[in-house]
Amino acid sequence: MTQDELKTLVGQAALHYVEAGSIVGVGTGSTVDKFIDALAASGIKVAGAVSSSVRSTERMKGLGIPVLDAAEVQGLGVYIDGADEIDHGGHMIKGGGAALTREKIVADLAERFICIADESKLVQALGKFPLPVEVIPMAAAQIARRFAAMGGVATLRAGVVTDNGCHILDVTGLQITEPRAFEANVNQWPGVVTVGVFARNRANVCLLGTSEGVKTLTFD
Ligand SMILES: O=C(CO)[C@H](O)[C@H](O)COP(=O)(O)O
Repeated sequence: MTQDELKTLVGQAALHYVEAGSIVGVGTGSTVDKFIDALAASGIKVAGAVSSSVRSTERMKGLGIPVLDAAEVQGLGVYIDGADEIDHGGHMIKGGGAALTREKIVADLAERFICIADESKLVQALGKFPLPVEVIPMAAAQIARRFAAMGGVATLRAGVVTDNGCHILDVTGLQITEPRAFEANVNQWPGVVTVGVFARNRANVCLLGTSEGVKTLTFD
């Protein structure tokens, strides 16, 4: 199976977690696009979706799925999103699509994070995928120096301005073996908007697309 077919498979499998009449949290990316398409085609009528990006909002509206503002909801049952990497504890690197801040906000509203990913995303330790960090532009150079002190190399993602008007640094050379402590540490640096390690908001379930079908990993 191609990577695209695996993404379609897990996008469809995620429908199992969507209840008719509920409000669902929706992430961003090519795998989530497959989920949105599957939801629209499924006939499951949700009360609405809270979206993590302009990209997903436009796709859902185009397919007739009502999109609600995050401020309108008290909480969500599930948040469905992809990942750039996920480890065996459900910790993830996210932000390849530059939507990490809104993704973390919507994930935080949800009782359960359902990660949908193809098997190439499963890793022993986070850090092979360049870690996205959303930063206030004036702090970018200082934050890059802080990563250098940890052995990382931070590169400004050229030409990218996030949905929040900020910049993205992509950091290579890190091995993140203590995701929760790492996330808490980087989050407190002045000028960091969001670090792309999702540890506090880790996945509860991962639907992993493999050549043998969808494997369900649970982390509760
Ligand atoms: O974090 C993300 C966007 O900010 C995506 O979930 C992540 O980049 C995975 O994307 P894809 O499904 O296209 O591989």
